[in-house]
Amino acid sequence: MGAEPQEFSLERIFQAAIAQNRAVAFWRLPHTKEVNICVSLQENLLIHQPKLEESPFGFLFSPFQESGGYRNNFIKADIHYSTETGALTFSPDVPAAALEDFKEALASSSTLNVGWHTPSTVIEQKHQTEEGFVAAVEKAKEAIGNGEMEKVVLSRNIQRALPVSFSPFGAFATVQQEYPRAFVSLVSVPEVGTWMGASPEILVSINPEQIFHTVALAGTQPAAENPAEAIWRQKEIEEQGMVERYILSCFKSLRLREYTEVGPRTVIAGNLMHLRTDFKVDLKEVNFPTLGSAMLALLHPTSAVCGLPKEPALEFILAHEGYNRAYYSGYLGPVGSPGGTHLFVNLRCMELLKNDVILFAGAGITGDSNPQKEWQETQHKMQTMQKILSTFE
Ligand SMILES: C=C(O[C@H]1C=CC=C(C(=O)O)[C@@H]1O)C(=O)O
Repeated sequence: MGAEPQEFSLERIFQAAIAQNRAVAFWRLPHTKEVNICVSLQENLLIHQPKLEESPFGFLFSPFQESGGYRNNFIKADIHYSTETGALTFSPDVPAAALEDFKEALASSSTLNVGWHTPSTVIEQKHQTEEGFVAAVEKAKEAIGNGEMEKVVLSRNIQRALPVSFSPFGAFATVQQEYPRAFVSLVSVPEVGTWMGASPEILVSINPEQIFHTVALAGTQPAAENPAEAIWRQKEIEEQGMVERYILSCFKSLRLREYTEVGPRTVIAGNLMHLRTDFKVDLKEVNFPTLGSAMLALLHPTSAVCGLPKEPALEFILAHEGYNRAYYSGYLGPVGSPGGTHLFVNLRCMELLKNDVILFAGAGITGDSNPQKEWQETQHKMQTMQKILSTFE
């Protein structure tokens, strides 16, 4: 990679990418301060089943389901910037002309206030009312009672006007400050749109030391002063146990027996707390270098966003949610980066339209669910991004 030791503001790089009609991703890993940015100068970003181990450095942005025009987008790091090194680096195979154009845009003041990418076709989205959501939860409980499934995650979205003074960097800076434990991201892709979030859920992570990491995350309650003293109801304990069991069944199907399991323990995610169990595997020790891709294919969509068993839960979601989740509860993150591969579930997120914003949230439904409480839970989860929006009001 070629490097340029010049300092750039994050805002400038984002604006140059938008002005040049390029895809751009910003991210910050949990418990770190370094912000990374990558910009792709490729004409085609679409990829099929991601192969993590063979991938060049880039950022993956994948939907809940590859349907209705939503696809896997790979934002190759043709241009990479890290706040740690302060250097802009270029991949050696970058088309020279595209790179020159980008550098020009970076230097030009006419690229200021260019906004962000919005979807090429605005799909008419139905937003669920409280009655509609509660009725879907009742139906889910009925299906669970009939033995059709054990758990299903039902979600909804709301659309509201963006505050007039909204800026994606102001928002990104606030998200970083507010949620130090989360995976924080801002992704903007031509024709696809722009999403921002603070995810609490690792899907598949492989660090430079080849340690694989995934989590079973479920159960929600408002954050307490002392999380160590949190009391969990049977419903949440069982709900999280199902996610755990599913991960263990994936390991079993891959004949993987050597892993560490820690938890469940209470973790904080913004204004909420969850139960989380951590699973780690030393890929060198088990001699399974492709475990990341194998687990990604088995895990997504996890029982923390879909349900158990996966197929009937997915069918129920498609039949009863009444909207397309798009990239909500899909996954996103850096792949093949100097710091490793870190894919997170796209939760506690929002989609930025031109003048509006769409917020998303879901809740795990079991036989013991109280429909009204599940509705409230989705409201609490939407607070993660609402809080950021309210700083512009
Ligand atoms: C589906 C979401 O959260 C999942 C992750 C943690 C806890 C969850 C729950 O308690 O229902 C969900 O499974 C969401 O944030 O929209």
